[in-house]
Amino acid sequence: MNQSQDGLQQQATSGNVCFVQSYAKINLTLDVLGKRADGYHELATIMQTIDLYDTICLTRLAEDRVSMNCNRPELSNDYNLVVRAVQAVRQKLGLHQGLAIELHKRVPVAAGLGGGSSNAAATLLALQQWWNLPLSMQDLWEIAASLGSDIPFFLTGGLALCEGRGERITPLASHWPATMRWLLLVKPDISVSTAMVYRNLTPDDYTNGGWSRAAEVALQTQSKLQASDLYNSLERGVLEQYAEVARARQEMLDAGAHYVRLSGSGPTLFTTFDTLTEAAAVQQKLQSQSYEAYLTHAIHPGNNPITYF
Ligand SMILES: C[C@](O)(CO)[C@H](O)COP(=O)(O)OP(=O)(O)OC[C@H]1O[C@@H](n2ccc(N)nc2=O)[C@H](O)[C@@H]1O
Ligand SMILES: Nc1ncnc2c1ncn2[C@@H]1O[C@H](COP(=O)(O)OP(=O)(O)OP(=O)(O)O)[C@@H](O)[C@H]1O
Repeated sequence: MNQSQDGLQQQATSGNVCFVQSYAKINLTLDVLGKRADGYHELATIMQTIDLYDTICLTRLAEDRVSMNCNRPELSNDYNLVVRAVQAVRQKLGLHQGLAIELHKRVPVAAGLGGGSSNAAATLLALQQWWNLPLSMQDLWEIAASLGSDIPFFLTGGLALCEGRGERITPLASHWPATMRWLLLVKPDISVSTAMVYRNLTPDDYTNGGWSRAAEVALQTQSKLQASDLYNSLERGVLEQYAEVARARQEMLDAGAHYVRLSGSGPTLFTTFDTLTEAAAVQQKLQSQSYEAYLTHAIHPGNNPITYF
């Protein structure tokens, strides 16, 4: 062990560079129960991490500053959730350790896949492990929830029921159905504002949370979840407001998808297949129509994969 200027206990193996993988999610169900007094919406949603990830590289700096470089230039700034997560930790613990951050985005941005939220959570977990920080899971959860509603989910990932504004997490034992083994995602070429999608909800879109409760039971009962159990309260509004999303949904059905659902606030749509052959054939058809289509699967990242040098 050695001691840094901040008094952090660092393991001798921890090195100066840390790589971390940051996985995206889909929402299998998303019940919006109603609008709350604080302006957020009360949710019950079942989320699952998927094998589509960004890579974050953190390098110690001798100076007391935090820099960000991203392959998406519009995200190379201090508003980036990775920078905000690093600054929140530095502030909470009074740390002065500087960091150069590089972020390789592969997960589509503002797409309903929780990319930025995942980046923030992966950074919190990486710093805690790399620098052996005196932060409990409750401390990490509080920082995560203060940065965004979806972030606490990514501290555990896997399959979970998320309630409240999304920050109250109940991990679920993963009984992923074999009939949904392969996930095909299609990202229409538009951006959708999450705040706007919530603003456009009407009381008719609200549910009593029954879809998520039923899906939870089906998942816990040895993989009995079916396509007809999946539901998203935000889908009606997004399909009505964005013709590109409605068109992509129809093209997916025409290409051979058995059903199509929206992930989160969209615009990404997903469907599932039980064989790779069928999934890859539909992906190819959609790619030949110039759609951004990802073939992936559910993943449990466990103790986020972190590599030190
Ligand atoms: C659509 C989902 O991705 C589903 O998992 C999430 O509900 C959105 O989570 P997020 O992007 O982390 O959301 P935040 O960054 O906390 O909030 C963005 C905006 O979405 C709206 N919002 C978000 C979460 C929530 N439960 N109710 C809301 O009304 C609020 O207008 C808020 O200003
Ligand atoms: N590291 C980051 N990656 C992506 N977006 C980021 C990041 N940091 C800040 N942002 C901002 O957050 C916004 C939402 O990005 P994100 O990719 O997380 O959306 P999303 O997939 O719709 O998330 P969610 O499903 O949680 O609503 C972007 O428009 C971007 O300006």
